[in-house]
Amino acid sequence: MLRKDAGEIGTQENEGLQTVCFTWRQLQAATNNFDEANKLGEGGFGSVFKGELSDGTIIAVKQLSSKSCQGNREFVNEIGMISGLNHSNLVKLYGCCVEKNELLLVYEYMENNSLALALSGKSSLKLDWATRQKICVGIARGIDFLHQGSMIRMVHRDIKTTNVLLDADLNAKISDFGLARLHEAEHTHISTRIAGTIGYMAPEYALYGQLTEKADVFSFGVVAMEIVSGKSNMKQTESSDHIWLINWALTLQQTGDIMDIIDPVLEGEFNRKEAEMMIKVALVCTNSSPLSRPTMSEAVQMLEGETEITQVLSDPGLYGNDWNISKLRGTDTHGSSSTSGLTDQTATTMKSSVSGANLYPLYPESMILNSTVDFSSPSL
Ligand SMILES: Nc1ncnc2c1ncn2[C@@H]1O[C@H](COP(=O)(O)OP(=O)(O)OP(=O)(O)O)[C@@H](O)[C@H]1O
Repeated sequence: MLRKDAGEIGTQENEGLQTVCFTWRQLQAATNNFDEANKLGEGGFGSVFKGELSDGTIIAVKQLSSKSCQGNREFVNEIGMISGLNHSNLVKLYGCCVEKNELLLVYEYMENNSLALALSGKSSLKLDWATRQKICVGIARGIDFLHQGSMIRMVHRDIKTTNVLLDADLNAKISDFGLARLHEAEHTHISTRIAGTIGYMAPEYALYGQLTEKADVFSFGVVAMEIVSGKSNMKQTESSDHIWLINWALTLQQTGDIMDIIDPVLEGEFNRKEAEMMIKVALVCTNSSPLSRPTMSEAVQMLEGETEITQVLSDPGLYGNDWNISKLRGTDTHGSSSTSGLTDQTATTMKSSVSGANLYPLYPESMILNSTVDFSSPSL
């Protein structure tokens, strides 16, 4: 697997880190000159192409717009750190190419595209319960590894179903880690740039730029709820009848049967204990207070049934039901035209320099309402 062919792949040493550097020609050959037919898709950072190296290794090449990185030296340095991370639930970053004014990342190829696609029903994949449980635990383990499993602590900042890829055996692997700024040494700090996606972002991060591991825990909770319900948290429409899954789950918990949230596609074929736990974990992880959210290793233990959850404080009105995308495109706090940089294509994704202040109008006053969900109630 990915032989280091001295003729083709170089390495660059920076501050003790070794980065595998591919040549432009090599990636050009691997992707058949970045042929449209090999294009896997387009994300907020740029296009992604499938390719094959001369040793037969299948790769995914991500073209980054040069604006997404600060400088080549820093870029290569960061790639060195990120490609040193090895975990079965992280997409392996093989290396990069910095040539011809282009920045390219070379990843292991994931055969089954993204979890978002699998859950959307638009792919031929059918995710049975056992697979969903494996995927959910895998994502939790991958995030836990980023938070505390290696020499560098990292907050992903953009955990969502499109950033979870599935390999040939439907193992979940997290992608795009490290593309946002690496987590600094302090436990809590204020980030001046927000990199996240509406619908998944923890309120304290979206509002105040306060970035800790608990921001990823929140996003993971949303993803877990999407896995169990088979529904996207963020329907990309401008309609105001958008369903905020967590609100729906809390409403069901209080007024109906929380198990109604389970994906009907499963036709009742699921492990009840695991499904209940996944819902509870989703709710406890999306608590509006970061302190009340578990750590990712606690979430792993909960999902595996090793830890009980009794009660969670949460917010049914977290994002308010009057929330819709058109507000994103509207005016900022100063009443001028939006500076969020959102385009029609990426209306739900904020990648770059969006200041927390611009996001404030998104969160109505109802988000400060708290209510207690008691998991000992008979409906769960
Ligand atoms: N390693 C990979 N193997 C196979 N397909 C991939 C790989 N990385 C990305 N893709 C596919 O390429 C497309 C674009 O991915 P990319 O990560 O750039 O954007 P995204 O995650 O869809 O959106 P965003 O940039 O907003 O996070 C997606 O369809 C994704 O599934």
